[in-house]
Amino acid sequence: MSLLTVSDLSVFYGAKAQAVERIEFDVAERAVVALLGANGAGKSSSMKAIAGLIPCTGSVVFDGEKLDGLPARERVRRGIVYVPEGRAVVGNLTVRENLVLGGYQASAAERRERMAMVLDLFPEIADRADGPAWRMSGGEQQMLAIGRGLMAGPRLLLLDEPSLGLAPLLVRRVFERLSAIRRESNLAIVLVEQNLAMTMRLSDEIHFLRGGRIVGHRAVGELRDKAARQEAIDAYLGAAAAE
Ligand SMILES: Nc1ncnc2c1ncn2[C@@H]1O[C@H](COP(=O)(O)OP(=O)(O)OP(=O)(O)O)[C@@H](O)[C@H]1O
Repeated sequence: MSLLTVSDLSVFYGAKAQAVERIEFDVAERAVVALLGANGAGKSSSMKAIAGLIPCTGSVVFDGEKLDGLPARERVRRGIVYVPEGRAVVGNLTVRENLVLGGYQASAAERRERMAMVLDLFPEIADRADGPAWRMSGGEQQMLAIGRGLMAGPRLLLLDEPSLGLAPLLVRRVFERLSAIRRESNLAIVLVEQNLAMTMRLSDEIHFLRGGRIVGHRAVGELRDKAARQEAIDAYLGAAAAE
């Protein structure tokens, strides 16, 4: 059984502005599924709709139950956690306080256990746990944002462009940590990205988005060959695709 099934999902901003048009995809337990597309393709809108942060039409089924109309905090309680793009850490709180915020629905014991797990996973932020979040580099803030998501004890992490605005070396470090999370937990992930090379390192399958629609789909194994990768880029992403 799929952990997440998205069917016929559309998002409108106002009567005429349709950001997402009838997209459909499944995420199996422990799978990493990527939504890849250029700016404005509808990636973030899709994620926010699944997280219950913006209205949508269509259906989202999680763990066998329809989520229609369920508020975002109830979806978090069930295990769907959204890590927004742009990191969005609270700069004047400490790293530890930011993490505590992520676990606000957890018991004290769960919070302690998850805090230890997150600090173990991200030594870069553990060293500075009692310092203010604004002092962290972009990559460290991204790790903190992911760590804060993990504090909620997700079964499905919705990761919105973790590479955004980061230098290539930091992108690699963030993705290494995400691969470790993948290995060490039973999390499923929906990853939004523009960067094909990094996406391939983490994902099992990729849906290509353009103009609010899914225009193509590939298992990552089908893209190992350079010619096949180029063909997908030409067909679905265009010259802007970062390799
Ligand atoms: N709050 C909003 N109000 C009106 N239109 C919006 C709003 N948010 C997004 N849009 C529009 O919806 C479309 C999809 O935007 P969305 O942010 O989902 O794309 P994206 O693929 O995540 O882009 P990016 O990679 O730049 O974040 C765009 O045309 C965008 O201008």
